[in-house]
Amino acid sequence: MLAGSGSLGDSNPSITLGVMAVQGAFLEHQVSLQKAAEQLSQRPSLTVREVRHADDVTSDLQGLIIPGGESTTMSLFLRCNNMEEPLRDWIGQENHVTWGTCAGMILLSKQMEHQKEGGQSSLGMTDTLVSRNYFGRQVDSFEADLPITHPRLLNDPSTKKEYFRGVFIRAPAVLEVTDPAVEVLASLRLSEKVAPVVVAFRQGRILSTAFHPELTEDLRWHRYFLEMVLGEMKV
Ligand SMILES: NC(=O)CC[C@H](N)C(=O)O
Repeated sequence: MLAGSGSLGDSNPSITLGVMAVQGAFLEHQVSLQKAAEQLSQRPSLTVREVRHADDVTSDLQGLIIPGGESTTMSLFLRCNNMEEPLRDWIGQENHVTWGTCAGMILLSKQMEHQKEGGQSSLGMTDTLVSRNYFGRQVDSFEADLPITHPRLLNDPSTKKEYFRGVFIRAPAVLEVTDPAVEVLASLRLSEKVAPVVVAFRQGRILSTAFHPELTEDLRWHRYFLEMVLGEMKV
């Protein structure tokens, strides 16, 4: 049986995932994915591959995580290694699920402000305007409790927590959503004086978070991503 296959009602379906391993907490994502898989009723068996080259972006991957880092450097790396088009093709393919965290959110966005001098490219897949370093620079990094209302994210078997502790590291924010297909999953209001900004959303088979769930013990977002993959596999 091919890796990453499954049929309706399969228990222990096998899933093949990629985590872009250019920068950032790609190992932490792998650990969180495996722990999250153990919490799902289908208990999927995961094969997780590190993606560094265009040849690693293969159609048998069912999910791909683009972790944090520096989107300026990552976009240069993708361009120099001819990975942009293979990634755009892969992300656009039916049944493929993508999750961008922080710099990954920026790389997936169609529009961005506060680019580095001289500009930077993006994969241009989500109908959003993202602001780089919206909350400031490294020294301004912070954690914040994010109100969670989405039922699939609330169903934490242990605590039914209605907040998620977001870790924001030189984080972006979504200033504008330019398509009704974008479903806002979390917003953050830093003070009464400023409007809330979107920090997590889903657009079809793409999930984006401005914060780093992989740096916490709370696996709800990794479970949600795996459920998106299982949903596309119809298992
Ligand atoms: N933690 C992160 O991924 C930081 C993102 C970074 N500030 C950028 O612009 O890409």
